[in-house]
Amino acid sequence: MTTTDKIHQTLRDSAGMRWLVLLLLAFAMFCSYIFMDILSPIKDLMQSTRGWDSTAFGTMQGSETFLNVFVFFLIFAGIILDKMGVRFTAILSGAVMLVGATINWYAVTDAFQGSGLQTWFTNNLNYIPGFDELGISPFYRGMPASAKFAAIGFMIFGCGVEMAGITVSRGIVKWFKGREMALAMGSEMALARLGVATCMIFSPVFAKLGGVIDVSRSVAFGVVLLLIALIMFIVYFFMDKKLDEQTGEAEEKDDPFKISDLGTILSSGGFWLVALLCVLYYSAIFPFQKYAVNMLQCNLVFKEVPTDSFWATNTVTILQYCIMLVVAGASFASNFMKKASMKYGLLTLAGVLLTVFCYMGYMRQSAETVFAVFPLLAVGITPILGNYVDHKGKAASMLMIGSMLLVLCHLTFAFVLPEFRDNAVGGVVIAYLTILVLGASFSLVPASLWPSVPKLVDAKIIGSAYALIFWVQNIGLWLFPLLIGKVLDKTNTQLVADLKNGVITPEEAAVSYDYTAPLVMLACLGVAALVLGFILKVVDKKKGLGLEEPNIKA
Ligand SMILES: C[C@H](NC(=O)[C@@H](N)CCCCN)C(=O)O
Repeated sequence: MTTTDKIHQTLRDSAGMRWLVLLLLAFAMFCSYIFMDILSPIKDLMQSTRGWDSTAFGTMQGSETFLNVFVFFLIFAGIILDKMGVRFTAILSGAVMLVGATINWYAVTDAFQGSGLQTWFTNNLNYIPGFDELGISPFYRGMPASAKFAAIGFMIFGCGVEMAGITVSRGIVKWFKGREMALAMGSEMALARLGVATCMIFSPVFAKLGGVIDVSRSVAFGVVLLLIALIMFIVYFFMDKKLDEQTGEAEEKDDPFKISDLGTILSSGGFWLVALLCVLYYSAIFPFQKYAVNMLQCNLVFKEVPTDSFWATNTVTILQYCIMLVVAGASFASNFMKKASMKYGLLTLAGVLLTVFCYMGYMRQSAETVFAVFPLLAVGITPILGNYVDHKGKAASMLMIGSMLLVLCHLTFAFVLPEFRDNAVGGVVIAYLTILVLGASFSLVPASLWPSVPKLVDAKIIGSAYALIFWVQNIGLWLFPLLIGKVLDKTNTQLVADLKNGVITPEEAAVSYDYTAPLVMLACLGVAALVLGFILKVVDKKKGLGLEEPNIKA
């Protein structure tokens, strides 16, 4: 390398620095995805220790997207990102997530119980004029005070996490454009999925630590991780600043945001098809994720897990997690290997470890370790499918196949799994197979959907386009956790009455719901997504949008 080359080399020209930046951004998203679902695997404990019935749980979970949707925070986040740039918005989003998460944590602590704040929340925020009439309030009369306060924290966290999502995507484009961009995006998404698996496994471990149940310990674990996420964003800030000093450009000045950009995006038919498919598909996945562990608890018979010592309770869980990391590592490695034989060798190793993982989950017999396999498969194959879209295309077809698998899985959970309630082995096997297929669907759709957006809108307005899609998607992510909770309570009237009259204990009630109706509702979303996928394929062929074309043309 000559002296001139050295002078012109920027941080982003060094592969090591580029991937370090990706690691910082992806690890921050990993932490935020852990917090996002931290209460999901302990719905039963929220009911038995904090009195959150399914409606309270669903309303609290749905509140994550409330400000984004109804106060248009996501649109403002897009504007802030376009005006202030990636590094400022990254730190802002990290700080917002941390503030929201801390409020959420305080709401579920013992200190909140019996406090003046609890009394205030019990007597107030029962009714929000305007919102209640429309049936879209994040609170309702009789909602436990802890759930109301937790919902406020989760709303603030939701603003931060979605802002972080669009910021990280734009950051990846800034550092990887013209290089390994699809692989970087796939790897970031894969690490986020690993975050979901992590919280499914570790949230119950923290809540039950030492045999004493304390749900606030799980949330505290998430808060600590969000602090680490903020530190990651701060380190990123300095690297990004250095890059701008080296290149002499400031992307926010090169590409200023204009309100008319929003109009341009909204007038694109292809954009609307993708946005609607996105809201339908993700509404059947993320809200389901919040109830899946409880759905398995209600449909399968699990052996009692000893709770007398930490190691007796958690050795298998920890081993399972280690195997998961090896599977994820093998998948990442296979993407970097140039030789196909090495790639398939690593994938075979990952498959063998995955089988051991499933077997351990079966031996351990707990709903959260069974469901933990769901994000794991997405971790393994999302980058590989992203690579496939880059080189072979077929994104519209993959969207259709992913939606079809989604329908199949929800219908299996609704009608086949309950038939195996008294068959411990058969039930767990059906559950594993269905979860694995659902994981494959959750790889097919994201890996093909997000890289399709740049084909539909101009590169200049891609940040705003992602913000708008996230906004449309957030409407579904707000509505469906809430609807699932309401439908559960409405279709389990006997159980709700028995619980109210003290015929059954909250512990028994928490694992006795019939999930058929909410699962059929989610399957209907999948059918609608499939229809849209078909229309998108037809429109793509007619208008030549290029969705079936590879991103990289030889
Ligand atoms: C990349 C994509 N992310 C999203 O869709 C975000 N809006 C996260 C939504 C999570 C809400 N609980 C993805 O994860 O596939």
